[in-house]
Amino acid sequence: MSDPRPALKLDQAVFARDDWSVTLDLELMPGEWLALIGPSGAGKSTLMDMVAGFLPLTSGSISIAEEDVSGKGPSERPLSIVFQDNNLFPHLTVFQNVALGIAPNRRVAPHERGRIENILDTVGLGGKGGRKPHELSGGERQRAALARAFLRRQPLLLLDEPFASLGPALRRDMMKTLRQLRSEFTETPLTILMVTHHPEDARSYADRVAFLDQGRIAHVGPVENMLGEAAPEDVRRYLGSQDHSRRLDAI
Ligand SMILES: Nc1ncnc2c1ncn2[C@@H]1O[C@H](COP(=O)(O)OP(=O)(O)OP(=O)(O)O)[C@@H](O)[C@H]1O
Repeated sequence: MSDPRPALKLDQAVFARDDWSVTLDLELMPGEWLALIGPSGAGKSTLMDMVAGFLPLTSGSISIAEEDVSGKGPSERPLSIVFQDNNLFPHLTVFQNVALGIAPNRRVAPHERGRIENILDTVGLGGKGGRKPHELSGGERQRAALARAFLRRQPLLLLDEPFASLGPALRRDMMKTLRQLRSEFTETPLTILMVTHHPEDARSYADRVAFLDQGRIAHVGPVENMLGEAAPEDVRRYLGSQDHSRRLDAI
């Protein structure tokens, strides 16, 4: 982290509806991986939509690599996004979907085909590039979405619970694939903002954790401070309720 300029900065960024609002201050440094946790309805997806440009700010600003992007649309922001689902175009093949990462007009230069084949191999989709999304499993579709996101080579990656609909073993595999892509397919330090309901994913992969509650970032700090013995009381309560619901899941 030699570059002192924030990769992402939310400065009193407000999004308000009639009866509900979020007010957010947050800074991520280049190459940092931040996990965003918090109760249902806290505003995690709202934060992601504000950064992505899907929701207009009511006031405040959002900067990416010190450029104010508050007035820019989603396609003008230097970032990639992977959601829980609906990441792929159903009428395009897997290869074409992934190729959109480098060729939005769908014209792939011959020398770039190799890069696409290579990343398809890395995510375990070698030989499946000719299939349509409905001919893949849910996990495979998310692998294709990750491949496309990494091919785009944007400095900021937003992950909004991308593996939430997958079983635990598959989710762990996907997290490993994500780490592998990050080490093999990024030239500049990739900054990751990841919403997760799984504290263990934050523990294994993130550098810092932010706890969002009722539209505000209540706490942010290194993983060991946020998820360990000395975690703030409200974070501990939240983590306790997560453990409880997981025990119920297992019954
Ligand atoms: N399209 C919408 N119109 C009106 N209110 C909405 C809309 N989407 C979300 N909300 C409300 O905004 C608040 C924040 O929702 P958000 O989806 O950001 O929470 P979240 O922390 O991502 O929750 P979860 O963990 O359940 O996904 C909630 O009170 C929700 O009911």
